Amino acid sequence: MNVNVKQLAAEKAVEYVLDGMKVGLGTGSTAYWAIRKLGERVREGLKITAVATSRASEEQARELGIPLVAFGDIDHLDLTIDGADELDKELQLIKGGGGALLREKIVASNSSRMIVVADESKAVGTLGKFPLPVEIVPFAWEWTVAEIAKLGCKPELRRNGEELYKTDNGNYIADSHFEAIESAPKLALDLQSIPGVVEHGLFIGIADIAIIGKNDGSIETIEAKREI
Ligand SMILES: O=C(CO)[C@H](O)[C@H](O)COP(=O)(O)O
Repeated sequence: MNVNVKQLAAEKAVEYVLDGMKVGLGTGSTAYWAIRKLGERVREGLKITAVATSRASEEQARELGIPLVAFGDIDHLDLTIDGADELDKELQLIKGGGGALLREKIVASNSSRMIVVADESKAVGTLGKFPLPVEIVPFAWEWTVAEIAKLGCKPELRRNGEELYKTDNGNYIADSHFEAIESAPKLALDLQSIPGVVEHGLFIGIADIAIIGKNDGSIETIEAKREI
C-alpha cells in the first residue's frame, strides 16, 4: 500500500484542534502536513490563532492564511502538534533533527497539550540511535563540545555545506551520538549543567499523546501515563 504515513498521522492530530484554540505549530516534514491540514480547516471556517516554532513553519502558516499571533499577546497555548526524531513508549522524545529544538521546547512546554506525530520508524525501544541534537552557543564551542563528549557520546557539530549550521537563534548544534540512552532524565540534567549548552533535544514529560502512522495505513495512538 502506498500511504504517506507522515500525512496520515499529522492529519489525525489536526482532528484535536477545536474552534477558538491557540495552537503551536511544529517544524519538519511531518509537522508540515499538520500545518497544511490546519490551513485547509481555517479556509473552511475554523477559528484559531497560532504561533510557529521556526521561520519555515511561520512562512508556511502565513501562506496558508493561518492567523499568527505575537508571543506577547497570549500567555499559553491549548495544543501543540509537532514531529519527533525518536519516541519511546513513555513518550520521551528526541527532537531537533530540523534544528528547531529550542523554540519547539519553549512552545510545547507552554502548551496544555502536546501531540507528537510520527511515522512508525520513529518509535523505538531505547532512545539514542538518532544523534541527540544539543544547541550550544558559538562562544568557546570547542570547550562545550568537549564537556558533552564526557557524557559518553561522540558530538559532531552540524554543518550546512562548508559552513557550520546555525539555528534560527544563531547557535550551533552538536549532534551527539550516544547509540543508547539508558536514562533520558539523567542525561537531560547532565546536559543542562554544562555552561554553553542552551538546550537539548530530549523532551521528557512534555508529549501527552503520540499519533503514529503505520505503513499498513493504520494509526496507533499512545497516551502518556502521568502520575496524579
Ligand atoms: O524536531 C524536529 C525539528 O527540529 C522535527 O520535528 C523532527 O526532526 C522530525 O522531523 P520530520 O517530521 O521531518 O521527520
